[in-house]
Amino acid sequence: MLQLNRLGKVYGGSILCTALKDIDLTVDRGEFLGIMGPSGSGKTTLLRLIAALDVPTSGEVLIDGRNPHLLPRNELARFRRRELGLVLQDFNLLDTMTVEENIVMPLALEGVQYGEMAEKAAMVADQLGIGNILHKRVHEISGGQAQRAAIARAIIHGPGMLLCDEITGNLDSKSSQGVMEVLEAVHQTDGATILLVTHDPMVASYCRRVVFIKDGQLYNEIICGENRQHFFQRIMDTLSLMGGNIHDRMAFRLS
Ligand SMILES: Nc1ncnc2c1ncn2[C@@H]1O[C@H](COP(=O)(O)OP(=O)(O)OP(=O)(O)O)[C@@H](O)[C@H]1O
Repeated sequence: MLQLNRLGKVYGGSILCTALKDIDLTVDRGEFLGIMGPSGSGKTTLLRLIAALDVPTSGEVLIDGRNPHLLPRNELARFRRRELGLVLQDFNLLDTMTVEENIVMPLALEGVQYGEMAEKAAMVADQLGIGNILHKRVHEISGGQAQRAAIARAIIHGPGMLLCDEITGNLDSKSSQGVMEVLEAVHQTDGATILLVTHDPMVASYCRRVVFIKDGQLYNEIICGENRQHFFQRIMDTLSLMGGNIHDRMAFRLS
């Protein structure tokens, strides 16, 4: 279980910026949670604090009762490697390595044998439709392919929690849907907890619950009922009530 208690982040610098304020949120193990909000509302900051890539200025993050920010450096690295799958906006793939070498990285760090790594890489790449580019170097592939490679790397080791920041931002509608179907399968088969930041209501409609952040604070949350079409409509309604510049990068589609 993930628990955020009065979590806050103020960025320093010449002008202080309050990115998050008093966030209280509980996410059950195995939940599929969407996080939405206007640009600059604090969504990426929230994911970075949960992944302990940045430190909060107030409050705490508890993952299964443990605060990752209090772990010694080596334990934190191990915790990230084993328990977390991260897909951040910049993908963070190593350019001079092949797609396959990038994808198997979490397994290589755990000392998994080459044969097993190659087998798992082929399986996960097939799921994401990038089986044919495994031997290309990252600088030779498209943005959408890089996005899928980053997702493959994040899920290959079966993490307990998957944190995704705008993972469909570079994909067309059909590919976005394909990626969401893969995430749904990971959610159902591995029981992973998934937190997914998105501007796209179609993408968010795959989640079981969506929380909305505005100006660094929780604004609202809605839970999916039986019907995804209806959920999509409620997401749209909440976004239009929130206002802001949420419509900038949003695609009005659901199939
Ligand atoms: N390293 C930083 N230093 C100073 N301010 C920052 C830093 N990172 C983010 N901010 C500010 O914190 C606020 C929240 O940023 P954040 O990136 O979390 O928003 P977001 O909701 O993810 O935005 P977007 O949807 O555009 O990605 C913004 O006002 C941003 O300018």
